[in-house]
Amino acid sequence: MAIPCAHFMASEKAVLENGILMGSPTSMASPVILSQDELKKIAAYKAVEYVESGMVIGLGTGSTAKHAVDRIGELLRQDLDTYPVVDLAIDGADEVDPFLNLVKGRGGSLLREKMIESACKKFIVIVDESKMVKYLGGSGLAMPVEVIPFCWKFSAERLRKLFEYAGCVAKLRTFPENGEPFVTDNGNYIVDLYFKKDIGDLNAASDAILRLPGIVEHGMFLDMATTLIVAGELGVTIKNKQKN
Ligand SMILES: O=C(CO)[C@H](O)[C@H](O)COP(=O)(O)O
Repeated sequence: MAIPCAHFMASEKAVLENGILMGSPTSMASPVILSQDELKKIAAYKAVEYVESGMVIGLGTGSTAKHAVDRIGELLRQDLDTYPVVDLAIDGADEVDPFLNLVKGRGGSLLREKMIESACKKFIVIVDESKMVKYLGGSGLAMPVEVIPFCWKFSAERLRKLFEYAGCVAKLRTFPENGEPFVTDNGNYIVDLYFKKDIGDLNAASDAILRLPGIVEHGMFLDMATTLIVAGELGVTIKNKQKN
């Protein structure tokens, strides 16, 4: 997706591509087109400015986090040291609500990412503006739940019933080419939940999901992100929150 952006000058875009972020947006600039991937890169490079020599960082998966990995690789080649203490995690997200709660796991790595990101002192989320939602589930896209393969149909039905009030549809994640189930890096399946309405109290929803036998983890990352970096057509927005 290409996003027309009247607020970056062509020369600023070139500077961005060299890893240095822009100054103030200018409304007098000649319009340039920033793709969704370029916005992801802007958010990722901004996050890497938080990395200091001596930190060990947790890095997530996905196309946004990949830009952070690439940038850190570049910096490492320029002599950034590392030490075995995890201070900072940087990762993308599928949805971000106004309170910095997230949906993650459309790439399928929710459990390991949640383990790392809950253990870090600081967790920076990097997204392009398409990921911002009024409430989790609000994009109409999947909210993933990792389930034990044994009796997965039973687990899927219990999940659907739990959120019947929100018009929930629960689908096993499969590969479109052969219909085989997607298997996570922990050997489990993913049941994707789709909602027609707001599910309401997220902590209550989280507790209810995790109480079901056969459920391993869900993709709601509640009260975990400490910094959100959003790259959009008007520039970069940074929001901070204390970690609980
Ligand atoms: O949670 C994830 C993987 O499990 C990803 O961080 C999330 O899907 C965002 O991916 P992208 O940056 O490619 O849009």
